[in-house]
Amino acid sequence: MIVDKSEIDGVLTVTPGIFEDYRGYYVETYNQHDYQAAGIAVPFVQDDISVSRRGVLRGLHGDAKTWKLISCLSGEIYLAVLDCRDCSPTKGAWQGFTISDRNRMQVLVPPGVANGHAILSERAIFHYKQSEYYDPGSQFTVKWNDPAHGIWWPLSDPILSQRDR
Ligand SMILES: Cc1cn([C@H]2C[C@H](O)[C@@H](COP(=O)(O)OP(=O)(O)O[C@H]3O[C@H](C)C(=O)[C@H](O)[C@H]3O)O2)c(=O)[nH]c1=O
Repeated sequence: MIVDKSEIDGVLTVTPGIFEDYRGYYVETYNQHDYQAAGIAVPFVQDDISVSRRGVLRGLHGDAKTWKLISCLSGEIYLAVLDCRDCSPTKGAWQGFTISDRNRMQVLVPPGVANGHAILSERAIFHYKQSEYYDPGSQFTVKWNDPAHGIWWPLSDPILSQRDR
């Protein structure tokens, strides 16, 4: 398991071990002991998936309390994170990651950092563990193409929910 810092304070990338053999491969996608030993001691309480087709963009969404450990179970996803924390040394900064069922990269997103993702494959399964139970009223939304943030996306005319539009 390889844990790296990113350009955004507190956002980490985690690459679990991939055990390949002639049948395919095996991955431990989460292990409380090992993740705590790597400094990720977040008490996750809920797992979610969303399944989307090519061209869909979900987000950017965030809240002040929830940690998320994001991964791509199937397909390929472009994930953008934006630091919305007033007291962060990287306030206003964003970073993009390509996560897929090949690189198995996971991204740990702290509270106050918004995340959004765009689907690069025909279909993709976005998965995340979260540290708080779902509370839609506590979420904030950032418009994906707000010029104030200048986030780069690999698409220009995404399929969006009413909320994200
Ligand atoms: C987040 C969530 C949603 N839902 C239900 C509520 C809605 O009827 C339906 C779709 O929810 P929403 O339109 O908010 O889903 P996304 O637009 O994909 O947003 C979610 O995925 C982005 C990328 C995020 O990271 C946010 O945490 C989350 O808001 O799922 C639940 O039942 N539980 C949940 O935890």
